Amino acid sequence: MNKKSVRDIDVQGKRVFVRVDFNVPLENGKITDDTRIQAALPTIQYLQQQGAKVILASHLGRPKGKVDPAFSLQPVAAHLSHLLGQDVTMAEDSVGDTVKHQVNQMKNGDVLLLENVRFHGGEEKNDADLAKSFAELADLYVNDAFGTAHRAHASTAGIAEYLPAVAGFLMEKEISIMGNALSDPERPFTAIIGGAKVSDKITVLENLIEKVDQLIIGGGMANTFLAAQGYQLGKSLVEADKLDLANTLIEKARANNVILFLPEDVVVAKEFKADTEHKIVDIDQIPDDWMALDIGPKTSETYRLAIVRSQTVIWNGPMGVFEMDAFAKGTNEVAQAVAETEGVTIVGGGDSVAAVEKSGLADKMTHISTGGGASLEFLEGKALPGVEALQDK
Ligand SMILES: Nc1ncnc2c1ncn2[C@@H]1O[C@H](COP(=O)(O)OP(=O)(O)O)[C@@H](O)[C@H]1O
Ligand SMILES: O=C(OP(=O)(O)O)[C@H](O)COP(=O)(O)O
Repeated sequence: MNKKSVRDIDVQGKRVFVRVDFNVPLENGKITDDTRIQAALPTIQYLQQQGAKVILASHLGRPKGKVDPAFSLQPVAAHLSHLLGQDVTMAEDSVGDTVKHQVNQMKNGDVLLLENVRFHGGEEKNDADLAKSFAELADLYVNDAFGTAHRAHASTAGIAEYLPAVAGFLMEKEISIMGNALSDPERPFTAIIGGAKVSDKITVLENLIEKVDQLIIGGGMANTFLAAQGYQLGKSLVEADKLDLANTLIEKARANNVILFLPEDVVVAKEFKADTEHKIVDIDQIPDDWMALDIGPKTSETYRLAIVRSQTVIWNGPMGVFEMDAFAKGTNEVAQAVAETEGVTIVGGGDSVAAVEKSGLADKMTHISTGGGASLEFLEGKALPGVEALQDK
């Protein structure tokens, strides 16, 4: 990477604003997978050892510019204190006089975690005033949030206009591994895309179709494709305004000789609940008031065969609502197939990584990436705004 890193600057005694991606999965206020927190430790600990005052900033979920206690980073502060073996102070906001006062009280080596930056509407708008307010807290800016590097937000891009800005170790490592694995991939090259962030990621597929040999679609993403093909999806998650785009992508895949895999069968449920009634049906048999929450066994088997014959696999987005055991089978079987694949295998994304960790197969993957959308945009060949904003070497 041709960007400066924390190694290239003197941080001793400085206040360093470090953007991390602590957007971890939570269930009833408990962190269910701490991969992203663990991944940020090398940068945090290095800065501490070098005598910096470490001010951590992150988003959690999508609170849409409003304060919502369900998206507080408080549980992360507690877990991080445990991992670092020292107190991490939790700020009540990410800007403002109280936070400034807290920063002024910091000693070298101290760690302060700011509250969710997305409690401010200006964060996602990359608002210059908010970016300046972040910058006022610090002397230097470090971006270590690879998982959010595809967002041009106030704390990932805007702030870099007001402070010397460099990359953290995780950012450097992710870019280097992704670059090596994906610049000239061994073929067949397969992308597996699922999850719930359909409108975000469906546009990524357009460029991916030009890169891959096989495109395997599951999870919420598959529903939109199936609906576009005329199937009745009942109460399933479907992005109705993306049906034309889905059909265009199906056409584009055909034109590029990309084998596109969509589910043949699905697990449908009466409600979005762990203990609800559920059954396996073919995709033309989804009852009106039921919803598709996982891929079915025929689909898993077809996907498995396609995956294991690949030489390079990139996977983002679970095949179903894996958080509930009744709808985790498709994701687990795909995880097993990726683990069995002999070539390069990369799994990225907060929930996808959580699913792979839960299945106990993480160490069978070539690389577990902290970024889902970010790794897909990197693979597309797009410049990542969170990296672009940093100082060149
Ligand atoms: N068929 C489906 N219907 C609704 N939600 C789904 C479905 N399949 C997967 N999901 C949900 O998608 C979420 C993960 O999506 P996403 O954020 O795109 O993945 P990642 O965090 O790995 O990038 C999970 O919480 C999962 O429950
Ligand atoms: O979880 C994330 O992305 P991912 O689900 O694609 O891995 C990042 O924290 C970015 O979050 P966002 O997609 O709400 O901007």
